[in-house]
Order: sequence, then C-alpha cells, then structure tokens
Amino acid sequence: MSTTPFPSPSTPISIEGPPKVLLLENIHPSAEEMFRAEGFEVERLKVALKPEELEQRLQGVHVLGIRSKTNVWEPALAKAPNLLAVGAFCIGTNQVDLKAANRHGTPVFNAPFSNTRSVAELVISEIIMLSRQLVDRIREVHAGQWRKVATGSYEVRGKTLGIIGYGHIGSQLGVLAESMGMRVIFHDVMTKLPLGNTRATATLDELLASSDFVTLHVPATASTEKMLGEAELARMRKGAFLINASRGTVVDIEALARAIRAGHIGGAAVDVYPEEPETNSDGFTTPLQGLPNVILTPHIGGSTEEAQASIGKEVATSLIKFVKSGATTGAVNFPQVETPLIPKTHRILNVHRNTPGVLRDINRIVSDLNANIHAQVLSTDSDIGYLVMDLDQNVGRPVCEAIAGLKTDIKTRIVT
Ligand SMILES: NC(=O)C1=CN([C@@H]2O[C@H](COP(=O)(O)OP(=O)(O)OC[C@H]3O[C@@H](n4cnc5c(N)ncnc54)[C@H](O)[C@@H]3O)[C@@H](O)[C@H]2O)C=CC1
Ligand SMILES: O=C(O)C(=O)COP(=O)(O)O
Repeated sequence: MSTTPFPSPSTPISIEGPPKVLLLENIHPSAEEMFRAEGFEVERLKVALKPEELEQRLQGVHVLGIRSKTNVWEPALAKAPNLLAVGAFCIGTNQVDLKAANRHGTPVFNAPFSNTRSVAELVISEIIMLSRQLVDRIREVHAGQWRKVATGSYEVRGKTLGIIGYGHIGSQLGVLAESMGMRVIFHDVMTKLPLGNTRATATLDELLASSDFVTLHVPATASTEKMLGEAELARMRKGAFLINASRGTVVDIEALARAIRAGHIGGAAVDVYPEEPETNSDGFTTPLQGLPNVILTPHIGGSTEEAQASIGKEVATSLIKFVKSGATTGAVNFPQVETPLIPKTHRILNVHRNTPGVLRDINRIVSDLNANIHAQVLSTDSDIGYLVMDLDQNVGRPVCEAIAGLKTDIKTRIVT
C-alpha cells in the first residue's frame, strides 16, 4: 500500500442512466436484488479479479462490491474517476488501500458484524474437534480403520480459552465458550469491557502461557503481522491448540507447522492463509497439510447462508444510501456525514483537499451565482474534506461545475 497523490481537479461526475454496479466474488443475490429494486444496473461475477483485470472492468462502474480476495489498490482507483464507492461485503478491509481510496474521494463500506456469529460458531466447533482429535478419528474411520482411544482426548469444560483480539468476534466467542464451562481470558491492545467472568491478561505472553486453546481475532495490520511466530508459539503450553480464523498474515505458518511436527502444539484449526487461491478451481498448498490433528478450512469463517444474506443487504443498503444521498455513515475511511434530503433542492457532494480556504472558495462561487443555501454540512479528516450542500435547483448545476474546477477539488457530483 502507498500514500497516493491527490487526483487532479476534474469535471463533475454525472451519472447518465442507471448507476452501474459491479459485484465480484459471488456476493449474495440479496445485494443484487436490492440494487435492482432501486433501479441500478448490476453485473455480478463469481470470481475475484486480479489488479489488471479490475482496472479494466472498473471503467464506467459507479459502485464496486468485493469480498476478502479482490485487492483494490491505488492504480485501479486512479483509473476509475467515476467510481463513487467500494463495498467490502465482509468485515475485513485490509484488501483495500483505504488511504488511497480516501484521497481519491471514494468511501469504503463494510459489514462490521453480519458474519460475527458465524465465525464464533465455527471456532466453538473447532475447539471441541481439536480437543477430541476428531479430524484424525474421522479420517481413520473413512479409511476403514477402527481406532477407539481415549488417550489425548479431553473435555473442554474447565479448560482455558485465550482470545487474542477481544472485538466483535472475540467477545461473542467468549460468551459462547463460557456457556460450555470454559475459563476465558483475552488480550487486546484496547481496554475492553470483559463480558461474563472473562478477564484481560496483563500481556500477550501471560495469555500464551495460561491457555489450553489460543484463538486469534485481530485485523490484518502492521502490528498483527506474524504476531504469532516461533517465539510466541514456544511460549504456549505444551500440547495447547491454536486457532486462526482472522487473517493469514497473523501467524507464521512455517513456524506453526514446525511446532506441530515437534509435538509442542497439540493441533491447529486454520481458516486463513498468507496466500489464498483466487477461485474454487485453483489448487492450494500449505505446510500444514497432512499434519496430525490439524483442521484446514478454505476461509469459510463467515460463509453461512445467514451471514451472506445479511451482509448482502447491509452493505447494499449503505451503498444505495451513499449513491442517492451522499450518506457516509459507517464508511471505514471517510468523514461521516448523513443529512436528510430536502425536497426541490439540488444536493451537491464535494470531496476536496483539506487545506485552508476551500469552504471560502466554494461559498464565493455560491454567492457569485446568487444561490440560496438550504443546508451545508462539512466534515473533515487529516487529508480530505467532505461537503454536502443543498441548493436551489436552478443554480445547482453551474455551482457544481464551478466547484469541480477548483484546484482543491477531488470529486464533485449532484445527487438530486
Ligand atoms: N475467517 C473469516 O471468514 C473471517 C475473518 N474475519 C477476520 O476477523 C477479524 C476480526 O473481526 P472482528 O472481531 O469483527 O473485528 P473487531 O475490529 O471487532 O475486533 C478486532 C480486535 O482486535 C484488536 N486488536 C487490533 N490489533 C491488535 C493487536 N496487535 N493485538 C491485540 N489485539 C488487537 C482490536 O482492538 C479489536 O478489539 C477481521 O478483521 C477479519 O480480518 C472476520 C470475519 C470472517
Ligand atoms: O469478513 C471477513 O473479513 C472475511 O474474512 C470473510 O471473507 P469472505 O467474505 O468470506 O471473503
């Protein structure tokens, strides 16, 4: 990811005909239905797109929908001046260069908790499966081998679950684990309200040394990259289990494979990998394949009917609202503005460089054109300002064009 220059001032964006939506990665049909009901034109692909393909496919597209696999980097954003918004139909947004999108005036929306429960339930099932060595027993019986053993199989009741990242998923998981009689501890960089009898550990090392199961629920950031490497795995209890359904960057997967082979880690459940295939028909290898008591799943933590249908609706709602009224509430990289539409006005949306004097320049244009301002809301962050302004319809268009010509302009359009 890179810090991107601002785009040059341009003409205002005007949407001729229905807004065009490109949905990738088999986003649930609930999203397509919502867009179509609002008169949008939708193209829905099952696959992720590589950066060069994405650049081409974005031409003329106003709204892009992705899941966790499609990377949206600066070059694609720079070549898509008509792209109004990106929807990540998932929780994680590490696949998008959020800073670049911000500087290109493109808000990014996600679904912060529509698949939380699905991930937590998957992890609960894995805790029991690992504790009972279920993958190995299942594999043996399928192969015609009868190995009825109790050695190395344990109940989860009374065992300690260590949660790294006590956010939406981590805290939901803690509640479920306590209801099975587990002791729950967590480590987070933020101070968090411990639910139930859960408690925060003073350090990550304390959590690693005190847990029978360690599970990761942190985002992919610089601070979480390989946060569980050789040294951290060595600090875990002998025979403890590791679960990673967060991001593949968070665990040193080679070190994990070595720790399992050495018998220090008793098993692992892994849903996410440093490199994941683009499509279901691509092959896949990981150093964890074939190791004992290792559950490997193809990034399906959030893949349930309930979660996908709900994500489809949630993110489509945010995107439709943004296209129709400019509301940015919930955008993960953008100043937040949401204000009701006023009938019989033109709403101008303007994203500009956050430098002194921009509002003065804009208001001078408004005053020169004798426009009456019905409402004006400005919200800024360190790089950009986002202005929502409602004007009389007879002057809306010339005002919009004059604003788009300012050297501080990033993106300007009329929505009504
Ligand atoms: N396997 C799958 O299909 C899915 C994976 N995910 C992944 O799970 C991650 C977590 O999701 P949520 O719980 O909804 O996110 P969240 O934002 O609610 O919680 C993340 C927590 O991690 C903490 N954190 C950040 N950096 C940390 C660090 N260095 N050490 C300790 N704690 C740290 C944060 O303070 C926060 O409390 C997502 O970012 C996504 O990457 C999410 C959904 C599905
Ligand atoms: O929600 C997330 O962050 C996930 O990892 C789920 O990603 P997906 O929608 O399954 O590609």
